[in-house]
Amino acid sequence: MPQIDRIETTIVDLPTIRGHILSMTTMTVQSAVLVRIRFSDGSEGIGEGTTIGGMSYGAESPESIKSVIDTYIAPVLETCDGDGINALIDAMERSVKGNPIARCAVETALWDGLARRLGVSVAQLFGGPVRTALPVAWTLASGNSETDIAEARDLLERRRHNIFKLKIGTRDMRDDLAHVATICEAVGREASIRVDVNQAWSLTEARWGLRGLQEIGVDLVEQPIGEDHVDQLKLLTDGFEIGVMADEALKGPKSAMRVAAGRSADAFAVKIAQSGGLKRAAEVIAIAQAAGIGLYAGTMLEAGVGTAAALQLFSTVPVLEWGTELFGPFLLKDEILTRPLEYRDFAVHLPEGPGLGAEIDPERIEPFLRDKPRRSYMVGAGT
Ligand SMILES: O=C(O)C[C@H]1C=CC(=O)O1
Ligand SMILES: [Mn+2]
Repeated sequence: MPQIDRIETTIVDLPTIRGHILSMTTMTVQSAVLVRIRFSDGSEGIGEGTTIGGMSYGAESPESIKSVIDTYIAPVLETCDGDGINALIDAMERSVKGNPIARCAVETALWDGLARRLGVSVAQLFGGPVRTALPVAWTLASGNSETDIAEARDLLERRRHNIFKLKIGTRDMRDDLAHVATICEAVGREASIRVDVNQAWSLTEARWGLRGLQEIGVDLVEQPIGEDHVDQLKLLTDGFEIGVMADEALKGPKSAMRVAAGRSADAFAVKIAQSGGLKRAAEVIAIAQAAGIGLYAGTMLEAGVGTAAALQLFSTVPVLEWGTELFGPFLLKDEILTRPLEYRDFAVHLPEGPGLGAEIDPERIEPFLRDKPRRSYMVGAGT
């Protein structure tokens, strides 16, 4: 019985390739909390806890994720049996309310550790993959229509993405619709165009917005209104032909059940972090499947570790009507994995190897460590 010896966390601040403009913030850096669990038999597991835009997207921040793990999760799990993941999830849920990203980061490292000890992939622990190539969207969010079109054309030509999500909701409705129409006009015949409003509209605005988006020929609109207004989301789902996707409204199985019970959305963006871990995300997926709601693998714009974890789970799902947006590593200037994830032919590929199929490269993360080891300060100071 391998015991959990130590749970270590570190924050890396990774610059993005360009400003990423969402309705609530513009990102220029992505801060990931990397987790490493050391087990008594010498085995290890890694995980990642990442949110978007500090505290502007949700109730957790990189700092809170780290401190919740260090202060409230590690002392509860250390010395426990590392193989008993259901018991460990239960212990985490009893000792830490909320904070799903922190719990997901630790749970990911537990699955990675167990899978490595067994010499199998994490997908195998969830019943095995049914696919190794998953369709993958890219988000056009430079804030400029021409820049977005150039980016889309380049990605289409390189066969990296043929699904594009546009981030809208910051500008005046007319300007947003004109921006979407310009992009649809330019690349809408070769690509699927969707939008994500990130809760920015009122119901009245959303009615106008959805009518306009539908006329333009957009396929799907993600979380047009506030996460609490599930009844209003249903009005939009029932009132328009364009697909309506729930994202922020989904915070694990209980909220998924509420959205599914009223069929308040046509599709679920399932995020492992927002769901509170891979196991709970699998339950959200099962609820969608039972309710006849379409599935999409969402992202918190994680770096390679979190993205690999999501890939392991979503590779086990037979039907992903809306594909995935597991492109996080590409939004970052620098790779942190020893072996980067593979993207080709409009798909992201399930990494091979035990566990998550991902290893953190210590040299690659060194420049981005928020708390530099003393050695680095000394090198920087010329001593
Ligand atoms: O879905 C979100 O709300 C967050 C995220 C996913 C892709 C992206 O560009 O932002
Ligand atoms: Mn979203």
